[in-house]
Amino acid sequence: MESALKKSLLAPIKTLKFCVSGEKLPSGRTRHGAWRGSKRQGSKGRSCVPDPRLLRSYQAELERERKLREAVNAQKNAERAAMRAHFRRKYQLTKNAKDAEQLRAAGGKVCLPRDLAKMVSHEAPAKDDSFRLRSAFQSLSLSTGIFTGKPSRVPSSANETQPCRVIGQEDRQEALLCVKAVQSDQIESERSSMLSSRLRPPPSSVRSLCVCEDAVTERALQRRSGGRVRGFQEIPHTGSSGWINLLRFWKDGRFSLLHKHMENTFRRLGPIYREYLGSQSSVNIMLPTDIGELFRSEGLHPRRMTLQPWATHRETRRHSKGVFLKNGTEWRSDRLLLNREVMVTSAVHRFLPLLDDVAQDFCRSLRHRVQTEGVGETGQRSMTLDPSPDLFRFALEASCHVLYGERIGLFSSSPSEESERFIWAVERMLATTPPLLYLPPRLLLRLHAPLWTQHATAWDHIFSHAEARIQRGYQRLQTPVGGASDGRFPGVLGQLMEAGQLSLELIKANITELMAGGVDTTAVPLQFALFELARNPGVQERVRAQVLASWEQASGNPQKALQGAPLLKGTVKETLRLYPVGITVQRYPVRDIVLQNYHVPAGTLVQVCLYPLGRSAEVFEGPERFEPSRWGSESAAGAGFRSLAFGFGSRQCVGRRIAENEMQLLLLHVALQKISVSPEVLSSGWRLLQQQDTLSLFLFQRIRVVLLSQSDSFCTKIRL
Ligand code: HEM
Repeated sequence: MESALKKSLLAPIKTLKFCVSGEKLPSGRTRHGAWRGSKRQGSKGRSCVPDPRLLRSYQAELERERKLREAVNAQKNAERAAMRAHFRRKYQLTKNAKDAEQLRAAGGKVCLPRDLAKMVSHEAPAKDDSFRLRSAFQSLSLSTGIFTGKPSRVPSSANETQPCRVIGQEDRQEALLCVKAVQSDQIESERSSMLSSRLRPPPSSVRSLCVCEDAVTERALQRRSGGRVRGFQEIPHTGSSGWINLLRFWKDGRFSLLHKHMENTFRRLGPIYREYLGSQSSVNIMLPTDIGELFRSEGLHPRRMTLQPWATHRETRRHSKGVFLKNGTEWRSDRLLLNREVMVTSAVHRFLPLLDDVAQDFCRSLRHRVQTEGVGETGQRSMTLDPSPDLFRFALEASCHVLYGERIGLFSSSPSEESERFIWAVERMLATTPPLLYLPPRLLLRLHAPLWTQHATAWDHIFSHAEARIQRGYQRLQTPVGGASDGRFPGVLGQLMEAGQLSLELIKANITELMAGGVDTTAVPLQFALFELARNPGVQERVRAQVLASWEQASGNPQKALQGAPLLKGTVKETLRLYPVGITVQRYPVRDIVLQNYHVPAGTLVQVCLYPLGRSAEVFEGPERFEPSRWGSESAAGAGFRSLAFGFGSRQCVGRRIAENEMQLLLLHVALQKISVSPEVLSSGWRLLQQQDTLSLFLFQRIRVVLLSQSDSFCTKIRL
C-alpha cells in the first residue's frame, strides 16, 4: 500500500517541484496528465503556474501521505513496544518508559498482526466438566470491537472480567481495552505452559489482541473517573526501603508477630497500605469489598506468592512440584484431577468414614487414658496433659488414612519413630520457612547456611516419608486383595494411581504436599477450638446439645450428624476467624484494579490480611466474641469474603474438605464422649493472651489441657 501510494504520487510531486522552481523536466519525459490543463508560459522556458485548486489538492494529498506514514510508523513502533512490554512482564524485567510512550502514541491500543498476536494468544481448553469454554476465553477478552469498532460486551458474572468500579458506562470500552493489556501477560504464560499439556490450539478466529500499557491504564482510569482514583504511589506505606524494613523486622522480632504488626499498621494507615520487605513488596488489604474486587481479578489461573525456599528445595533435589508450587495451566490440570479426589461431594462421601474412624478412636483412647491414668475417684477422674502432641498425632493419623488408605497406629502406646520424625520434620520445615522467605535461598545453599540446611533436611524427611507410603500403596495396588479392587477406598493415592492421569512423579509431588499441608493446619486450630469452647461454657453447651440431638436423628451416620449440627461448622469457622492458620492470602491481579480508590496495577502482589480482617469491628459485630452461631445468619444474609481462612476461588485450599470434616468430626466425638472443657488459665498465661491476642504455634506451645472426669463427663482445662 505504501509503495502504491509512492508510485502514484511521485510523478506529480516531481512535476510540481519543477513547476514551482522552474527546473527542467528530465528529457524525454512528458508531463503527467494532471498538468494538462496548466497554462504554458512560453516556448523557451517550461515554467508553469499550477492551478491553485490542483495545488491545494496535491498539498492535501501530501499531508495525507505524511499522516499515513506516521500512523504506519507509530503502529509498527507500538507493535514492537507492545511485544517488548509483554516480554518484559513475562520475564519480570523492569518496564521501559519508551515502550509506554510508543504505546501512548498509538492511542494506548494496538491491534497486533496475526503472527504477533499468535505469540501472545490463548488456547482453548480440553474438554472437562468443570472447565467451560466461555470461562476459558474469559481472560482472552477477544474484542469484536477491534474489527467492528463497536464496544465489546461487558462481562457480567463474577468470574468474568469486570471493568473498574469507578468507571462509568461510557468508559467501559476503554477499561476493557486496558483489561486486555494486562491479561495478555497471563495469556502468554498460560500458552507457554499449555504447550506441554493436552489442550487444543487456538481457534482460527483468534486474530488479534488489544494491548496497552499500565501507565496508559492509570491515566485512563484517572481521566475517566474525573481524577477520583488516586495513583499507586499514593497508597500509604511503611517505609520505602525494603532492606531497612527487613532489618527492623529482624531486630524487633516482628516475624513471629506478623499478624499483630499488620493489625497495628492498618490501625495507623487505614484499610490499605504498601509494605516493602527485603526484595518483596506488596499491597495489604483487609476489607471484604476490596477482597471481592481482588477475587474478581484473579484470572483463570490465580497465582499466590511463591514460597521460594520450597521451590528451591524441589529444584535443587530435582523433585517435581505439586499444585502448591505450580502455576498456569500445569497447575490447573493437576488441580482439576486433585479436586476430583478431595474436593467434590462424591469424594467427601468416600473419605468421611475414614476420618470418622480416626476421630472416634482418638476420643475413645483419650477417655480410656483419663480413666486409667487420671487422678480422683472413679467417675470423677481428671488428668492434665499437653494436647499438642496428641492433636498432631490425630491430624497425621487422619491424613494418612485419607491419603494412603491405611492407619499408621499413632494412638498406640508406642507410635513409630518414623511418624514422630515426620511430625518433627513438618514443624521444622514450617518454622524455618518465614525467615527464609526474604533471603535468597540459592545463596544460602551455596554458603551452607544452617537455616537452609535445616529447612532442606526437614523437607527431605517429609519426602522420604511420602516415598515410603507411596511404595507401599503401589505394592498394595498390585495385589488383588487389599487393593482397590476389593471395593474399599484405597485412599487418595490409590485413586490417583488407578485413574492413571498423573505421572507417578506428579502423584508423589502432590501427595507429599498434601501430607505436609495437612497436619499442623488442623492440629493447631483444633487446640484453639478447645480453648475457646473452654472459656465459653455457654457456647460449649449449645454445641453439645445440638450434636447430641443431631446424632440421634442421624442414627449414627456421621455425615448426616454433621449436617444436622451447623454449630460444629460455625465453631471451626469461628476458630479460624480468630486464629487463621495462614496469616495472609495472596494474589497477583491479572488486570488493573481500584482498591480503596487507589489504582493497583495488574501483577502487583496483593495480600489479604486474615487476622486483622477476622478481628475488625467494621466487619464483625463484637469481633472479640467467640460466637459460632454468627456464621449461620451471616451466610444466610449473603455476606461474602469474610471467612477466608482457606483462601478463595479456584485456588483455595485443596485440602479444605478434608480439614473441615476432620476438625468437625473430632469436635463431634468430643461432645459425644461427653468430654467437656473448662478454662483454668494461670495469670501469666492470661497476660500473654492479652498481649499477643494469641496466634498459632507460638502461643499454642504454651497451652496445657487438663482433662477432668466429672461423673460421666470429662472436663478439659486449658492452662497457660
Ligand atoms: C484448617 C486447615 C487448613 C487451612 C486453614 C488451610 C489454608 C490454606 C490456604 C489459605 C491456602 C491458600 C489458598 C489460596 O491461595 O486461596 C491453602 C492452600 C493449600 N492447602 Fe490448605 N489449609 C488447611 C488444611 C489443608 C489440608 C488438610 C491439606 C491437605 C490435605 C491442605 C493442602 C493445601 C494445598 C495442597 C494447597 C495449595 C492449593 C493450590 O495452590 O491449588 N491444606 N491452604
